[in-house]
Amino acid sequence: MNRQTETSEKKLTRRDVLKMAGIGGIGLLVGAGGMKTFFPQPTQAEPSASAAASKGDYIPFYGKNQAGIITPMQDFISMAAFNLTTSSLADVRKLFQSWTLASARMTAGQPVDDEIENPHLPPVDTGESIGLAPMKLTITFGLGASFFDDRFGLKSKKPAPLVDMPRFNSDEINPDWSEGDIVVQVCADDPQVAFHAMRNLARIARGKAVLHWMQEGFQRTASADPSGSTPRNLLGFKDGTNNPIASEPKLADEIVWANSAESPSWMTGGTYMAMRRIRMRIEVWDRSSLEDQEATFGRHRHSGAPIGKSGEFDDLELGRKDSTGKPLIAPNSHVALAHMDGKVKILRRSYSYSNGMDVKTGQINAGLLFICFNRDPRKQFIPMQQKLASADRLNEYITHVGSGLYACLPGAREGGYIGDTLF
Ligand SMILES: C=CC1=C(C)c2cc3[nH]c(cc4nc(cc5[nH]c(cc1n2)c(C)c5CCC(=O)O)C(CCC(=O)O)=C4C)c(C)c3C=C
Ligand SMILES: [Fe+2]
Repeated sequence: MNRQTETSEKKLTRRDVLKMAGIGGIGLLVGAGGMKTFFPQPTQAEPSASAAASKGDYIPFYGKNQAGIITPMQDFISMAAFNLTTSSLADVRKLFQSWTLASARMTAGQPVDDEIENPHLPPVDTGESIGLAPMKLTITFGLGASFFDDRFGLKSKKPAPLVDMPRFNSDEINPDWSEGDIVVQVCADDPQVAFHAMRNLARIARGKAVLHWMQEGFQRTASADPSGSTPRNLLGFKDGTNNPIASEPKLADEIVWANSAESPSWMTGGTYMAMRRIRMRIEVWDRSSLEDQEATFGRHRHSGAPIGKSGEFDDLELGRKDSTGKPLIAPNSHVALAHMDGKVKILRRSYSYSNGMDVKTGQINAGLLFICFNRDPRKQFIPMQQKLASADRLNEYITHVGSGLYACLPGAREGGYIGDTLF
């Protein structure tokens, strides 16, 4: 792709522009003249040679909806929240323009911007993904409730479903791992590709936003399970069996995508993400019997089938009783409560995490980075979590330690940028 650009005065190459700015990195360039002065309108970045060699590995960045929501789950996640350090809406706009361009390039397997190869300047791209395929990289942006405070004059634009997350029973939420003005979810089939994307987005944000929290996560890789069976969480159970099939547009409309009935028009094509960092008491779990573990979830560990059944995808049938009249699936089991009479649904997209050892206790510091998407958390995630927090048998083994609710922006069209329906 020829990425030479032109101003009204004279022809400038990208390299000239970078030299004039004195340092590499898109984010550092947009300050004075604004991005449109120097840069061509963003277009879909072309996949790199390595991407072309592995066609299926490339997920386009531009589209009606952001990728990374109904996209089949990749193997790794790097997730972070940023707090804005600027109070200028123009700066926020520039940040999202720069992030959009960089994301379109990185998801196509390209460096964050063209390299300048000046030995006296830092490289434009941090380099750790040079030569790597795109690995189905997706980058998804959302806005927290604090984005709509007094700073940017957008208070009246706050969507009604973007409420403050309530406090739930036995929450032990650490504010250092919660909320944030902006959330960025990076997913990829390679951990280094995911890390590289997040790192470069943080670099671009310098001067406008700072990292507030960051968490990496994983599931089993596709090469460990070529059959693509339901992945298991760190408690050893298949997790995701009864997730809605997001590729069915009618279901996605009902469950995921913001609807004009409750959301403003600028959210059309967007959704709401609930995030919970849930620490697992792994050592306690590992000492509990198989019978107790299965009763906790209401499913068999090996097959993933509902208790008393043999097929993973068999109907739950919560009314079934044993010969003594006792429900086969305990009413306080995780699935019995989360099922919500089959009427309330969310799209789960969670990853396991491990943060090594807790130095205070010597225990493994691991759990679930719970992520779900829903069209109105007031009617979906929040009542569900209220029910789980009050009675779930699983609560003996888990603690919610981080939390966030975010409005995930609609996708950007080529030539536009993420957030352009709002600011
Ligand atoms: C508020 C929403 C939910 C939270 C928080 C949550 C935490 C959590 N879940 C598991 C493991 C499993 N969850 C399963 C099913 C399931 N979970 C939720 C919601 C939340 N889970 C729903 C809506 C469902 C589906 C219910 C149904 O209708 O059947 C299962 C069973 C298999 C499956 O369907 O995915 C497991 C296992 C953990 C470990 C956890 C917190 C650490
Ligand atoms: Fe669950």
